[in-house]
Parts: sequence; structure tokens; C-alpha cells
Amino acid sequence: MREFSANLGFLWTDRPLPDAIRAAKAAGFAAVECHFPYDTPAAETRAALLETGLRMMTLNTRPGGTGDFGLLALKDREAEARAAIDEAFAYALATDTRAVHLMAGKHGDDATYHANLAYACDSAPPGMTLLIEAINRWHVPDYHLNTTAQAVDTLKTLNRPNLKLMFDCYHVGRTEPEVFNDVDTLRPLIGHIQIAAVPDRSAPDHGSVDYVTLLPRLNWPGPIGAEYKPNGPTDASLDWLPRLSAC
Ligand SMILES: O=C(O)C(=O)[C@@H](O)CO
Ligand SMILES: [Mg+2]
Repeated sequence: MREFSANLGFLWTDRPLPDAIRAAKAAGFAAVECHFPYDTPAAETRAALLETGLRMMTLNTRPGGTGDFGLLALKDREAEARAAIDEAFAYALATDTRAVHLMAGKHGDDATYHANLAYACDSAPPGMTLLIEAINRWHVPDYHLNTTAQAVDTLKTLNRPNLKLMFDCYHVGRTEPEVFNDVDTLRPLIGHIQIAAVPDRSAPDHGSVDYVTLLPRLNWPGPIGAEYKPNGPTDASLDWLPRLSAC
């Protein structure tokens, strides 16, 4: 039985994070993940996770100011980037979150990005996975990583055991579907997988990526992130869950 992680950055956004965690449990998710949990005290998030028995898979470093979409690659913003990294690690430790997505930002440069990634790798708590994600250029133009090849080059340059690829099938499907042919090569680099319909980013039950075929090929042992934007109430968008759980 395949397991899924409800991305609470997009699902049940009409309620506070602890209640969204409870809703994910009631809907049958095996785990949760979020984007920016920082407005919710970590103790409240932790309590909801303990109450439901769900694990938090990932959270993101703060995105920075309006339009930044992350800080790690931004020149002359190192202090802000490292404060965001420290904050994310503290929140993740307090909530037993498995992985932190280190958001690169727009109009970055590789020297700054690599130095901040190295700082994160050196200071990460033992056992925590760090993730970088290629965000397709239609979704976030000028993001520092728009392709899987750029992300893989970064991983190979840094060559750190705790730094992995967030493989988001939505972004891959939008601009580089041929990358799905390379999943066997990529698998050792992957730290987490996310899905959504391509190209509209709604529930993963239609569109140009057929998850009934792709998920068995990906053969991912952990919960897969359901990072999609429902067309209406989240509870009315979940027909895909039993179908993809069984495929
Ligand atoms: O947009 C995505 O895709 C993500 O995974 C986010 O973490 C970025 O906010
Ligand atoms: Mg994603």
C-alpha cells in the first residue's frame, strides 16, 4: 500500500496548522508536510503530530521578502539566509520533522548558494535530510534552480550525504517530462517526492502525467507529498487517494 503525505501549504489552508494536521489524519494520510509553519508555535504543531501519530516530512526555510522565493542564493543576504536556515532547523527539531527544503530564491549566484548550502550541511542536526528543488520556469521565473540538471549539478558539486533532491513531479512534468526516463539514475539522489496534476497543479488524477503508471516506476518507499491546489474544499478533492494508494 503506497503512502501519501498531505502538503498543508496547499491542503486545508482554511484552518490553523494543528487542525489541518487533524484533517489529514481523518482523511487517511500517512504523513504531512508544510511550507512555512512559523506562525504556529512549534509546541502546538508537535502536539497535533503526537495526537494524530503523523510525521511531518518536510518544511521550508522562510521565503524572504515579497517575491524573493527563498534566500540561499541571494548575494549580500547571507545573514538573513543563515538565520532562516537556523530557524528552520530549530522548528524541525522541535517537531521531529524529517527534512528541510532550503529555498534558493530568484536572481541568485552559485558562489553564494553553494556557501550557504555548505553552511546548512555543516550545521544540520544529525539525521535530518536537506532538500533542494528545481521549480519550473513557468511557475517561478528566475528561480535559481529551474531544471533537474541544475539541481543534480549542485548536489554533485556539494557532494554532501545529507543534501538531496526534492523530486517534484509537477515541476518535472511541466517543462522536462523526459527526465522521468532517468528516474533509476536519479533515485540515489532523491530525498523526497511530490506530485500534482500537470499542468494545472490540482489533484493528481488527470493531466499529462499518469501517476498510476509513474508511481510504481518511481518505487519510492516513503510517503509521497501530495502538493496540489484543490479546486474547492480539500475534503472534496480526495478521490485520487485510494486509487493511487493501491497502484
Ligand atoms: O512549490 C513547490 O513545489 C514547493 O515544493 C514549495 O516547497 C515551494 O514553496
Ligand atoms: Mg514542490
